[in-house]
Amino acid sequence: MAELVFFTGTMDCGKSTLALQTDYNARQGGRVGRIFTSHDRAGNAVLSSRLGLTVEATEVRPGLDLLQMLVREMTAGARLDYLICDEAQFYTAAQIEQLARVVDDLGVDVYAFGILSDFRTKLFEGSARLIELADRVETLQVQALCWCGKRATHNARTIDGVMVTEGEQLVVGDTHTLAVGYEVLCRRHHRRRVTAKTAGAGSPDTLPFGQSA
Ligand SMILES: Nc1ncnc2c1ncn2[C@@H]1O[C@H](COP(=O)(O)OP(=O)(O)O)[C@@H](O)[C@H]1O
Ligand SMILES: Cc1cn([C@H]2C[C@H](O)[C@@H](COP(=O)(O)O)O2)c(=O)[nH]c1=O
Repeated sequence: MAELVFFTGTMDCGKSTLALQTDYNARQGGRVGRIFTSHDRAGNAVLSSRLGLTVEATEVRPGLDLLQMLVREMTAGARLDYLICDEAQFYTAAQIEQLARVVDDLGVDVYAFGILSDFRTKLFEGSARLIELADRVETLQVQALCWCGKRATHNARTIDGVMVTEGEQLVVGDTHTLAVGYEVLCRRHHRRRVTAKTAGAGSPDTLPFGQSA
């Protein structure tokens, strides 16, 4: 039976790497797949991992009907065993529903990868619908760590290393970058808005004993 699986975790925990590995292993096993992504940091219509690999992908724009497109292709004789869907948090709820139908009606496995929540801890539309519809939700084993050493569970947006809570939901960016960037934090430090930089600078929330906030 085909499955809809959602692999999730914070930014920088290895989701795109796993997406590439999943695709590679399936292809080595003789299966035929398609790769989709949306707003990858490396540009349009590519899936990139911080480990250095980049592959071509189909860009998922808001108006794209995934089910209709794949039905058309399969009716024309194309074989399809699985889909890799990276940055799935950016897909619309309707597109996630189409992916569920790709699984149920076309018998194609769908492996979706994405972060759950935005810099304000709110679920992305695509991720919310995936949690509601997926056969399985898998949290990645590789742990991204907060500056304090605890497991990072939240994504903070930063400007020059300082956490911000205002702005558009969608701002493509990377961790460890200056200007507008992202930093993964444990809940305690996300709630208190203590980033690596402000902890070092002695935020009002930190104790005066190094990094023990
Ligand atoms: N130079 C490196 N050496 C070893 N592993 C690295 C290196 N750079 C990145 N990584 C690994 O890649 C992971 C990020 O991979 P990526 O697939 O881009 O993450 P995600 O898609 O979840 O944002 C990091 O958690 C780390 O394990
Ligand atoms: C938290 C958050 C993230 N984003 C963007 C930033 C990156 O471009 C992607 C996540 O990519 P990754 O491969 O998981 O590192 O999402 C955003 O637009 N808004 C946010 O709130």
